[in-house]
Amino acid sequence: MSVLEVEHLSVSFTRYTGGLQQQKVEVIHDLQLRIDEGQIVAVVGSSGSGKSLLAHAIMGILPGNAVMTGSMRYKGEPLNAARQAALRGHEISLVPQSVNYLDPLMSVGAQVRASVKHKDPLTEQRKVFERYQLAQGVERQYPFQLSGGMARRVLLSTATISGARLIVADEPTPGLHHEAAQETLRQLRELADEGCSILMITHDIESALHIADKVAVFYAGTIVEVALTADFAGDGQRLRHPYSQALWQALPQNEFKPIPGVQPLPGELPAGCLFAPRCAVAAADCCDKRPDMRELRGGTVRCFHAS
Ligand SMILES: Nc1ncnc2c1ncn2[C@@H]1O[C@H](COP(=O)(O)OP(=O)(O)OP(=O)(O)O)[C@@H](O)[C@H]1O
Ligand code: NI
Repeated sequence: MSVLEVEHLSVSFTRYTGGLQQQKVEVIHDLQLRIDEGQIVAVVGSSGSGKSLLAHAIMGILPGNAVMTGSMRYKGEPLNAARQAALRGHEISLVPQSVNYLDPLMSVGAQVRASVKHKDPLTEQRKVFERYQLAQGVERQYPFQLSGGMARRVLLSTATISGARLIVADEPTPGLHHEAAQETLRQLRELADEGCSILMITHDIESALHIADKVAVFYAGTIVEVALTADFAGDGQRLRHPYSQALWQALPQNEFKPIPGVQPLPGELPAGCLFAPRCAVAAADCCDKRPDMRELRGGTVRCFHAS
């Protein structure tokens, strides 16, 4: 069953360019995504491509000056602002990218306990702190007293304890040492195996492949491919989009081959396919029109020539 469906999502900001001049800049374009029950979908892609904005759009916490179009459905029903507010922090939980999301004036134990709805808050908080190896005294501490890794485990505790059915984890592992990061990923997989759906944003493709069911590849504000985890293998021939293949080949453990050029900035996008200027196999039509998302070999791709 599909838990989250995102259809034709676009997000823009209004930029003031001196005086009364305004410019509308679109940062997410016509994005499609679907997550099924108990599935982990990893979202990978370069910095500034719009991954966190996607997370914030799903949670309903985009900044006030953002304009969103398109639609989202959660468990088959429209996910509008009112429903997002009702489900946020309980059924749908965010592990934010920045530890600055913690309230600096509240002990971390109290913050985590605030997410417990039906059970005993203190018992649940202590259980989850034990699970994430946070010593008992930590519950009385304030965010500024914690290391980055500890703060991150507090954020994870909040999402885990909330009983969420959908967790949006925005870079859950940076700042954790290798073992703690692996343990966190294992715990996310465990939650998914218990039926929770997880959207995991990450820079670490290699780790994501250990736990994800599908991988969504983000480029310049849209998802260009949704691949099966098994497609990331060998020289990447099973991947559908030239950018996914280039990203895979750029990894140190593969060919370590850099991708020429840079990702276009929002507001300066090419008219055709967003990847065309850097694509080794782009043809004339790629520069004129933007390809739609289409199904291919059990995944989806936004490329005219993928086969
Ligand atoms: N409040 C805002 N106003 C205007 N533009 C914004 C705003 N927030 C984000 N953007 C722009 O949206 C784009 C996407 O940002 P986002 O934070 O989603 O990227 P990201 O993929 O999460 O990057 P990273 O991997 O570094 O976390 C960036 O170009 C950024 O400049
Ligand atoms: Ni981000």
